[in-house]
Amino acid sequence: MTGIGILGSQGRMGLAIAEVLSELGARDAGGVDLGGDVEALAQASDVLVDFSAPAALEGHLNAAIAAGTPIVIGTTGLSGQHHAAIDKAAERIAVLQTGNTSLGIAMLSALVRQAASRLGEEWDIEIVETHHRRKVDAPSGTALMLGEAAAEGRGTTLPETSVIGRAGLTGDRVAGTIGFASLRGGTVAGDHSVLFAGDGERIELSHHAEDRAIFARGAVKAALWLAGRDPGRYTMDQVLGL
Ligand SMILES: NC(=O)C1=CN([C@@H]2O[C@H](COP(=O)(O)OP(=O)(O)OC[C@H]3O[C@@H](n4cnc5c(N)ncnc54)[C@H](OP(=O)(O)O)[C@@H]3O)[C@@H](O)[C@H]2O)C=CC1
Ligand SMILES: O=C(O)C1=N[C@H](C(=O)O)C[C@H](O)C1
Repeated sequence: MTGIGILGSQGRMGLAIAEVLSELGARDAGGVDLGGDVEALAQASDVLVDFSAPAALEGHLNAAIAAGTPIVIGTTGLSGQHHAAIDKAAERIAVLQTGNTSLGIAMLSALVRQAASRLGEEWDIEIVETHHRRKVDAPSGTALMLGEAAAEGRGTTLPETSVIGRAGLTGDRVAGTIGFASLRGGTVAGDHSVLFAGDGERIELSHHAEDRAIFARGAVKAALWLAGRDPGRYTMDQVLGL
């Protein structure tokens, strides 16, 4: 039976993943948080799942590489340097990084890519996300993923087009940009909406996470799929067969 080790095990996601593992009767290889023995967990696990914090990523990747253990990274708020480190790790071990492990968001990304490619730049794209009061990064990893899908659909990139938040005398909206707005409050598990605003009409594509169990189930699915794979950087689309 595949042993899954949880990095960030006492956090909201870590606890949700442990619950899914016990429901499935799957082997829980244990977990660690700040100050825990990551190397020992990596050695004891067939696959690691990391839902912790960007500051922990480098240590987690190093432990996974040293043990030759594949790793699913769900942590968000990652920088370009973090992504470069993930690419480098993927030369040695199997790595799957995603801002959202749910099936619904994988499907929404595909729909957003298609809509952006077919509608053209006269349709303005704005992405709105709402999360619980304890979320520490913005925009959410999912919002950025949806922005990347939209940018790809338009044949451009997110760094070239993103506008994160607006305030003051902003002037007219610049054509071709992709805007982001983040709302925080209460216990919202995660809402994402992509607005395509044209002349006289609007399309909204949305996803509402009712419970973080959907992320936990997706993370376990991804981990079971990733265990035993060759080195490389994999995606949720591959796990879900989309
Ligand atoms: N990809 C996806 O589908 C999803 C991704 N996420 C992302 O997962 C991450 C965790 O979310 P959530 O569980 O809600 O957050 P929590 O704050 O509830 O949990 C984070 C956990 O990581 C630990 N941690 C924090 N800093 C470090 C560190 N430097 N080294 C080791 N461990 C550390 C914390 O331990 P301690 O309490 O001891 O500090 C805690 O156990 C976030 O980035 C979030 O955006 C969340 C949901 C879905
Ligand atoms: O922190 C959260 O809670 C979530 N984080 C992820 C993100 O940043 O997109 C995924 C989900 O929306 C919940």
